[in-house]
Amino acid sequence: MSTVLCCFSYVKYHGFRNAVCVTGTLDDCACDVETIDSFNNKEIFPKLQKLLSSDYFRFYKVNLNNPCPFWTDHSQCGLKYCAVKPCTEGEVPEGLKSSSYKYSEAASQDIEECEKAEKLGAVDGSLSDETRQALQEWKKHDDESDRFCMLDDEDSPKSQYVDLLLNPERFTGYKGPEAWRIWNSIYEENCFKPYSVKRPLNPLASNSGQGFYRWLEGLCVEKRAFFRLVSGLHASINTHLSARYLLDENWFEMKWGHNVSEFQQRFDEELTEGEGPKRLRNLYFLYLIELRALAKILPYFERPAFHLYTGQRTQDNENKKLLLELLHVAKSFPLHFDETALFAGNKKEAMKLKEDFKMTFKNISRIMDCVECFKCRLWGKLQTQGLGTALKILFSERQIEAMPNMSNTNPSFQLSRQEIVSLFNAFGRISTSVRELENFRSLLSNLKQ
Ligand SMILES: Cc1cc2nc3c(=O)[nH]c(=O)nc-3n(C[C@H](O)[C@H](O)[C@H](O)COP(=O)(O)OP(=O)(O)OC[C@H]3O[C@@H](n4cnc5c(N)ncnc54)[C@H](O)[C@@H]3O)c2cc1C
Repeated sequence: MSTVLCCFSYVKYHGFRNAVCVTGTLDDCACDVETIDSFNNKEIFPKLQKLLSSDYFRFYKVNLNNPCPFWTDHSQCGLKYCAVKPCTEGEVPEGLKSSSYKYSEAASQDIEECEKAEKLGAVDGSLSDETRQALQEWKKHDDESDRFCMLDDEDSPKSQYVDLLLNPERFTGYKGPEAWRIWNSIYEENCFKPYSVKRPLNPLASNSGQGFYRWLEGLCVEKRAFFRLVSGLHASINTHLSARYLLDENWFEMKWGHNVSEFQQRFDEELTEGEGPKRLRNLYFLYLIELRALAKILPYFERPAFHLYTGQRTQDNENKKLLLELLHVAKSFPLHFDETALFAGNKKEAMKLKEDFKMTFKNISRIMDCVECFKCRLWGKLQTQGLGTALKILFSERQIEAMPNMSNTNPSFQLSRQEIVSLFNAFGRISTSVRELENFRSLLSNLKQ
């Protein structure tokens, strides 16, 4: 188990009735929640927000019209807050529309390139022989198909550009059995849960949610990690909807802001019978995984041939500078998650696990097509793709590390614009959640006084 994964088991949460306070006294390792909070809120968050407001990152191409592949009794969310306004032709910068990557070699990031992953090579010398061998086996498999590539939306004629700044993730009113069915289906079918353990569809029906998570205790570290990522995403979405809640509405304006009691209902230790703090721990876990991926991907973006192409050269150069600054900050974080601890066991088992992991992840991204609320679907798809891209990066360490030494301009590791946009925006969501936890902490402490 990695240090960080382990250390979060020892985070002390002080969940008192009027507060959901995440403080980080970490008993047996060097990291603590305060370090992450301070690092994120001061160093990462402001830079990331600036970057995400640029044209390159604000336009996301997505197909919101895919039919749900899992069930047919499918209604559409009638709430007006669920609607997504796609961009008109004139609103999308010229450079993004056609040959999107004109002065970028990220141009070669089509499906073909994506599926042709890279040939094997040496692995990080710090790994054990066993791990090194296992990694080599996975790389061979990766050559055949990189399952984290999810480019279908990018190529679909039904896809449309959406301006993410105009469609912020916030409270939509999407809830009840339809929302539960999505979450349930993700946890029930896709988190390596034994079939003998049942998750209640209606979480209010009984307190049978208690004990549901016990099956996790019997799982290996990888499968627990997978569950934690999903749960972290769930926690992040629910933090956002509590932070940008519709507080009031009249004929001329809508007032959005923090809804403290909504937040407490979801995360207070007592109100959630101990589950809330675990969910917040999972959010931090997700943060660390995505942060680690950003630190690793630096060589890819540092190549002179890479541009954040929108057709506005000066702006594009400035954005690249900002992006590199951000990645250097991400790299400087002293307590990174050690992803080599994942899949480091028996070679055969490790290969199988990684495949299961990827398959399960892909399945979750398809479940997003069943989300009836379009705005929730938009952000659900983006964040799933962003997390998938982060995992793709973590599993491609060798190819990325080899990049600065490669003289050719067509590296075997590729990211599509779509993957890049989703990676940074997904991390932007988690980073904002961590920032919002501080806001809620201070609102709650004001309430106490
Ligand atoms: C993909 C997706 C995107 C969404 N996006 C939005 C959005 O943008 N805006 C919006 O207003 N609503 C959104 N929703 C709905 C929102 O997530 C909740 O489902 C809804 O607010 C109802 O909340 P709830 O309290 O009934 O519990 P839910 O959040 O629906 O959770 C169901 C049950 O799962 C368990 N649970 C809750 N959190 C966690 C966790 N972190 N880890 C593990 N288990 C957990 C609890 O037992 C809970 O009762 C989205 C839903 C989905 C599926």
